[in-house]
Amino acid sequence: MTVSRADTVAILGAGVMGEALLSGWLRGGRDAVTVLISDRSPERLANLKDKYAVRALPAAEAAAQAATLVLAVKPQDMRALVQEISGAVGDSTLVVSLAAGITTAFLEAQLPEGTSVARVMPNTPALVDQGMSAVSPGAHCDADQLATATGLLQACGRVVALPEHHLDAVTAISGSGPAYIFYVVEAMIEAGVLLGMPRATSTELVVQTLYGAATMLKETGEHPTVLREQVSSPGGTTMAALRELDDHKVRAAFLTAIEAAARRSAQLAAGE
Ligand SMILES: NC(=O)C1=CN([C@@H]2O[C@H](COP(=O)(O)OP(=O)(O)OC[C@H]3O[C@@H](n4cnc5c(N)ncnc54)[C@H](O)[C@@H]3O)[C@@H](O)[C@H]2O)C=CC1
Ligand SMILES: O=C(O)[C@@H]1CCC=N1
Repeated sequence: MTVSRADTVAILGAGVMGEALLSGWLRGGRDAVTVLISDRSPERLANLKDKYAVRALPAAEAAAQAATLVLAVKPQDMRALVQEISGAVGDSTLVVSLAAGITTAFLEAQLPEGTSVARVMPNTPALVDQGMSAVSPGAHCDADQLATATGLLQACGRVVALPEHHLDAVTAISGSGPAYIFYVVEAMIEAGVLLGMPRATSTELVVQTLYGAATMLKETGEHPTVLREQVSSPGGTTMAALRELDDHKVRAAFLTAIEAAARRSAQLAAGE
C-alpha cells in the first residue's frame, strides 16, 4: 500500500512520550503504515517495530516522507535533531514539539523561514488514553494546522489550546503532575506499611482511593474543598491528619515545588 506524505506522521525520538502517542493513535484506529518512527537507539527501534509494526527510518529521511513531524526528544537534544532534519522540512510541513521549555520561536529560528510549528505539553497518562495536553500555535501555524496538532493529542486524552506564555506553567502542573501524584501515592503506601499492613494491601487501598477520589472530582464537578470537607468529621481522624499536613506546610511546599518546575521549564528554553 502506498501512503501519501500528507497522511504520514513521523515521531522523531520514540521514547516514553513518543510511544505514548504512537500507541494511542493505533488504539484509536490509525493505520500503522501512516506512522514513521526514528530514534537514536537501535534497540528501542527494534522493540517498537516488533510491538507496533511501524516503519523506522533515520530522522532526516522520516522528516522528508511525512507532512507532520512530532519532535519528542529531550529538550537538550532538540537543537541537534532540528539541525539534522532542517533540510528535509518542506513548505507544507507541520512541526509539533513536545519538549519542555523549547519555544516555537526557538524552533522557527532553526527551521526554514515560515515553517509551521506547534508546541504541545502532554503527559504520560496518554499511555492509557487519559492524557492532558495543552497546545499553542507558533507564528506560522494556521487554524487547520492547530487542529491537526490538537487531533494528534486528542487521540490520547483531553487537549486545551492556550497562548504559549502559559506553557511553562502547564509543564509544571499537568506535564510533571503525574509524578507529584505518584509521589503522594508512594508516601501513603509507605504509611500503610508503617502501620503494619502488608505492602500489597496498602497499595490496593491507596490506588483505589486515588481512583475513587479522581472519579468523584471528575463526575461530581464539586470543588475539592467541598469534597474534602465531606471526609473531615469534626474532631475526627481526617482533621487530625490534615492539621499535621498544614503544620508541615505541605500546601506551601506544593506551591514552591510547582513554581520551581515552571522556572526549570523556562531555563530549558535558554538551553541551561
Ligand atoms: N516523560 C514525560 O512525562 C513528558 C515528557 N515531555 C517531553 O517529551 C520529550 C521526550 O521525553 P521522554 O519521552 O520522556 O524522553 P525519552 O528519553 O524517553 O525519549 C527521547 C528519545 O529520543 C531519542 N533521541 C534523542 N536524540 C535523537 C535524535 N537526534 N534522533 C532520534 N532520536 C533521538 C532517544 O534515544 C530517546 O529514545 C521531552 O522533550 C520532554 O520534555 C513532555 C511531557 C511529559
Ligand atoms: O521532567 C520533565 O522535564 C518532563 C517535562 C514534563 C514531564 N516530564
